[in-house]
Amino acid sequence: MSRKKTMKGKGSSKSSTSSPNNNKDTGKSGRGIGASAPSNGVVYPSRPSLSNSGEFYDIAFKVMLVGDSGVGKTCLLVRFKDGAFLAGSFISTVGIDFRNKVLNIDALKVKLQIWDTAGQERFRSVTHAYYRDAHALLLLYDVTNKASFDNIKAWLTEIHEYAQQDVVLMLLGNKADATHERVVKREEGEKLAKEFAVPFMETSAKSGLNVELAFTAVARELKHRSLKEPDEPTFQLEDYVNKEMKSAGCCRT
Ligand SMILES: Nc1nc2c(ncn2[C@@H]2O[C@H](COP(=O)(O)OP(=O)(O)OP(=O)(O)O)[C@@H](O)[C@H]2O)c(=O)[nH]1
Ligand SMILES: [Mg+2]
Repeated sequence: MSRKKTMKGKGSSKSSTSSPNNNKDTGKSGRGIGASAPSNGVVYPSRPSLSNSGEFYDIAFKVMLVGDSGVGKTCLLVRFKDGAFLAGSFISTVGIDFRNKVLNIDALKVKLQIWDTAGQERFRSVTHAYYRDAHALLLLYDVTNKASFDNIKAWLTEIHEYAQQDVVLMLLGNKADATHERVVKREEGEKLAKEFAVPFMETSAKSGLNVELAFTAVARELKHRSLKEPDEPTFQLEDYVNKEMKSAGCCRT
């Protein structure tokens, strides 16, 4: 199978007017309002190409992090990408930013291009433009912030309006490490997720709880959907997540 290459590390985008659809895939990551996004769609294996970068991949997908400002989207991405926690003062994301990470899934290299959106209301029109190209959405709330949980229904409405109908969606209750500040019970998150038929887990960008699992589960689902043989059974994302959490004694880093 031919392999594509992807860029390691961060780069910056000069463009402030680019749309998610009209740019070439440089494999770089971007920062700031309207960071230039690689071109549309799943990148399939059998079309060889090389970008100016270091890491090979077989197939690529776009994943978007959404949710209220301060729920921990940027921290979750940094934890997943770099294995570190951004402690200290909170620097709110401006517009949109992305980072790439290649995962090994069943002997296949799956590149996730992960878009970190600004939760602040004033950037909504910027982020709306990116929903359409997303293959998966991780929707976050903060277990220490009731308003962020109450806003999940509004986020789901927005997602239904702007994202693809078959987008892979997962609900994440972040900051699960903050036991003393917690105001949203795990059961409340589970109930809401059940109501909207979306897989759910609690995460912590601080401790690393379930961070790898959330992204890996999404990558598995996307890979399975793209490469599934007609007679192959469908991958059950929710079952996979529940099984993995159980086998790790509920939660894992
Ligand atoms: N205790 C705890 N704090 C966290 C966690 N994740 C993020 N934080 C803190 O929450 C604050 C906001 O985190 P960000 O990741 O910047 O939030 P965001 O969702 O990206 O916010 P916007 O960019 O404004 O949309 C920061 O002060 C983080 O240190 C977590 O898992 N546990
Ligand atoms: Mg942010």
